[in-house]
Amino acid sequence: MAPGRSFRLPVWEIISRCMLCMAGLVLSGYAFYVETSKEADHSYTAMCDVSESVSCSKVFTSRFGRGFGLVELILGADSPLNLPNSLFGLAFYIMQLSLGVLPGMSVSIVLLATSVLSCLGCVYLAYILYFILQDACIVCISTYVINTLLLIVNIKRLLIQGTAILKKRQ
Ligand SMILES: C/C(=C\C[C@@]12O[C@]1(C)C(=O)c1ccccc1C2=O)CCC[C@H](C)CCC[C@H](C)CCCC(C)C
Repeated sequence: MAPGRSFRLPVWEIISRCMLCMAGLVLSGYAFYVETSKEADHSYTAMCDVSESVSCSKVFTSRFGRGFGLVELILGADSPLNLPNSLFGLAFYIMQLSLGVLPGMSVSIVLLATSVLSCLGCVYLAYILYFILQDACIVCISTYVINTLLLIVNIKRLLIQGTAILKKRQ
């Protein structure tokens, strides 16, 4: 048997990954829509703009809304990499979804590594949201929950694969 093909993916893993990534894609897509609408028309009010302190468009159009506020510092505001955070989110969920259906140990490692990275990104964004912008962005908080659940799925996947390899060796 080819090494990558020796383990079938559990159904619960495929289903939960699909649901989490779909939800992530919808939220990131919506965040991108709100940001571009708000930038084109400042009087635009999004569905997630509930009040002064519960506003998502305020967060998306803040200086932390593009390139995590970091690209600007390193490469400058006009860098082509200074994209809305939501586009990094879209790329991340597309990658988790398309790689996630492939079996294999190296795939599991890449999935877990990028998932850990995304959770570090979420801790950073949550810090900015709570302490600097002092805003309750519902869309943002939902993506933190999704990324945490996705991390659990990716940890479980690697653990299952590891024990399967050990059993085979016996
Ligand atoms: C929509 C989203 C998060 C919401 C939000 O980012 C938004 C929209 C934002 O503008 C913002 C502003 C200020 C404070 C908080 C926020 C956010 O909360 C998704 C992130 C997901 C995650 C943090 C992506 C991390 C990607 C990794 C770096 C891995 C990259 C790998 C791929 C590119 C292949």
